[in-house]
Amino acid sequence: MKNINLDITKAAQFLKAGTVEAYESRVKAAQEALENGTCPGNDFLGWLHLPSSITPAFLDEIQATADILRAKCEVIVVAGIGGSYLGARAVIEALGNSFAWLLQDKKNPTILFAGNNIGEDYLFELTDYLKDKKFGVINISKSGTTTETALTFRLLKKQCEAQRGKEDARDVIVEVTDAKKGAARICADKEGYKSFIIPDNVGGRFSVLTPVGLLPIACAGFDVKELVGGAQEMERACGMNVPFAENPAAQYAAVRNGLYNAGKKIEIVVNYQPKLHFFAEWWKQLYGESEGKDHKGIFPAACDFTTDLHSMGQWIQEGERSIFETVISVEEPERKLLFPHDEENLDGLNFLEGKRVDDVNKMAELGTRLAHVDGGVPNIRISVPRLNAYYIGQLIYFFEIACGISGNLLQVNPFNQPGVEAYKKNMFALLNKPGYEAESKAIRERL
Ligand SMILES: O=P(O)(O)OC[C@H]1O[C@](O)(CO)[C@@H](O)[C@@H]1O
Repeated sequence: MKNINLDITKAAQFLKAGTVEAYESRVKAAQEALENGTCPGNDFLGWLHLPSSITPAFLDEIQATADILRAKCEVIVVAGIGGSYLGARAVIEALGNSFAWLLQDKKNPTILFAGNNIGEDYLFELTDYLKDKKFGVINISKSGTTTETALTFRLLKKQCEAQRGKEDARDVIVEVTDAKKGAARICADKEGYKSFIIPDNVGGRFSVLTPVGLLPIACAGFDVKELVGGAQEMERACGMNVPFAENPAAQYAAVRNGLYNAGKKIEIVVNYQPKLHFFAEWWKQLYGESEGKDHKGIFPAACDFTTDLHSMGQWIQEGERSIFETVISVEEPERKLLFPHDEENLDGLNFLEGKRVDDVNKMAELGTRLAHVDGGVPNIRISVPRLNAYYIGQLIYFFEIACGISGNLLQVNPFNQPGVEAYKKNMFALLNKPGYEAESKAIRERL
């Protein structure tokens, strides 16, 4: 079976000859530091060999819990934010029907996401929509104290119990959280909810292959064994025994650092399939939280093409030359649709009659690639044979291991996120949270 394939030729051509190759020893050192646990953030390396450590029995347990939720719920709300949200949504949207929430699909529950914002309208409208629904909740929070998620869970737990009764609610509320600490753990133990553990040594943005991602994905009806199988294959293909020139993660990490050092400060991940929109959101957190520190790091951006060619296309073609693109290109769509004939041919498109819609999409992609490279935008291309669970699993692990290597090349700790605390501290001070008295006083003097 084919694997995802990385092509860096149209990016490396923007660098001095030999630049990528010159990273070989530094990449090797980064790989060794990850493997030996000697890099910064070495207490968060549990994701490194996670795919190969997942057992069939563990996946059966995930599936069994998902089956209960699927049988008892027409809607499942997945509450979580950041790494406790984006991976599940990325996979579910990539694999699902584009109009899933509009389909009266009796076979699969509708999956909704919440706990990822503090929008009053959003939460009001969600709880209002759920009023006459048989719904369940998967509450996902490693710390168990994240405000957005905790607020949402408070609302949903009360509503679920009110609508179903406490006993029945107990069967459809699941907590995914720390083994020992945090509000979600205490709540799960007290209420007797089914719970899954997020390992201590796996940070949120690297946690999609733990129950954080696997449970919602199984609830949505997708094959978590295939997903993990794809990740396992990439763990092998990106292993440190694979030579530098043949190792896609090593090559990707090297070329993007080469580009960064040559002044390309922004990486735009591009898709030509709208279903990959949230995959790019997941990627943005993975790379943004991992590399954006010590006043360093490539800014991770994303565009959906061809949609955004009609909005951001101008900037990409002719704006400041500080960008490069990483295109995720799906080789074969899951469905077939032909360009229809039209008697009047008012749009002049009869020359496309009988062609697959994807043939047109592929020429848009190729034309864009040539135009952007001509316009000074280095282009990395990752081709994905099909948009299925197996290849999404490959993409996930590929980007994770490349991120670990890349962060080490950048000489930052890729596994912490101290900067995220700043807004929380101010918010709690402004809200007069007990324990923040001094901060509250100080911040009010600045207003
Ligand atoms: O799972 P938790 O603890 O609710 O955290 C959610 C997200 O919040 C962050 O800690 C940042 O605030 C992310 O790193 C994490 O993915």
